[in-house]
Amino acid sequence: MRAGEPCAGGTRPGSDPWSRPRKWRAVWSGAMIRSRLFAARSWPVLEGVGCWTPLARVFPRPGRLLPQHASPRLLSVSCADCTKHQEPPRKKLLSEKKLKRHFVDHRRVLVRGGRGGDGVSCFHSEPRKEFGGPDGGDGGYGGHVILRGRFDRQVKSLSSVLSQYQGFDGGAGGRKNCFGRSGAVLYIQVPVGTLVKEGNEVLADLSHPGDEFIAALGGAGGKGNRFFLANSNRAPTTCTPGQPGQERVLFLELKTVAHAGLVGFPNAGKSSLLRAISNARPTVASYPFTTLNPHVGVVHCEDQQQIAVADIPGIVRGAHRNRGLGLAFLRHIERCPFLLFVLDLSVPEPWTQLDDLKYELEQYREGLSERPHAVVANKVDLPQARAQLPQLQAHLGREAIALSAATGENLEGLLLHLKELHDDHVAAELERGRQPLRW
Ligand SMILES: Nc1nc2c(ncn2[C@@H]2O[C@H](COP(=O)(O)OP(=O)(O)OP(=O)(O)O)[C@@H](O)[C@H]2O)c(=O)[nH]1
Ligand SMILES: [Mg+2]
Repeated sequence: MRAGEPCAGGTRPGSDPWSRPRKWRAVWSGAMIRSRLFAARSWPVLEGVGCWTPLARVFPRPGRLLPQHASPRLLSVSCADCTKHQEPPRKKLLSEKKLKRHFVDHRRVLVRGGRGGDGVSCFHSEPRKEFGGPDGGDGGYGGHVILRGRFDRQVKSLSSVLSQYQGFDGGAGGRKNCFGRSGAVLYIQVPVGTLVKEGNEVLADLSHPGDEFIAALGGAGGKGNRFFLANSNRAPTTCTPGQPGQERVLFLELKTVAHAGLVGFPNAGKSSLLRAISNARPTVASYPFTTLNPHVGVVHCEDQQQIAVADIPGIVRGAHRNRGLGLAFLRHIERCPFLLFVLDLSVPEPWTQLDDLKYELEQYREGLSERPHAVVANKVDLPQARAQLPQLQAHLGREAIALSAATGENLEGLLLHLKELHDDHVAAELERGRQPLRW
């Protein structure tokens, strides 16, 4: 039986706890009380929503009694067994469709560190000790707010990042010189590749999983009156309040991290190509600008290497003047160490596409078009496209990888080139003493 499933029939035959010896009853009822908490409270939630709800929410707080109307007959032994072996509830994975529906690649966030706890003013009190002296403790530190880069299929965009975060406050100091509890750190999960800016200044680049940046510091705790004890003042009553946490407005900008970026005009077949070589499922359609968000697919090589390929929305002539989708998506290419220019061979003079694409990349950032790259001539299955291939090769003066994403013709040629580019990238990074991007 799976955890959380109702146990058919309540109790098992022969396992009625009330028929057991007296010495077992106490232990038995303890286990069952737990099972009752689980069974009686969580089932309606599970049935209604159809997915797991964290048990912490449905359990009453420790120390709280069960409702009086709870009948012991409802307690089932088999439920006690299954609660023992239950797995922790897992979050339901979002589908690719849902993930891309709310793709957000920039966010403005107001972050505030937690406030420090207040210091306390009080005096030691004990029988027969008249002048115990000040014993008010200091307040605890406010909690920091920290951005943490997370590499996860489910954290692909900044859509889950809220517009404001407030850190946890520190606790106030106590009697007997007790210091207040420090506020817990509040972590904000952001996808790997997030750039943190304040104004125009780049503060951090969370480009590796686990990278952290302190977005807002928690405030210092206030001082209790014990702190102000001095020879000149043996009974200070002064105490100070906790400091407010740091407050900042940050701009988060996501740059998709992948090894290779597919760059091409709308309808060139970039998404079809990504579908053909990886498990990614970007939408393919015969109208321009089908793809509106970057998609990353992973190509598995024979030697256990994985090459991430990003499908970037189509670029048009004049994109740097904000035509088409503008240059907003070119930032996603910046993180790709090598590029695949995808040309549509079926349109007249396909060689002009490469010059236009390189020009647009240069306009966005100097040197971007000089990155290691390969040229892919797509739709070679169409007769008019195949006829243009020799002309394209002559114009480019270099080998273009002629293939068809639709029929799968010569995909192996592309994969070989991809592997070569990847190996060169790994060698170059290691030479520079840097760790190559791992997927
Ligand atoms: N005949 C043929 N058609 C193809 C090939 N590859 C893609 N197509 C068609 O070209 C059209 C556009 O394909 P997409 O993969 O959506 O093109 P895209 O470059 O991702 O387009 P945008 O997302 O708008 O930038 C679709 O109708 C595909 O069926 C191919 O190799 N041969
Ligand atoms: Mg597309």
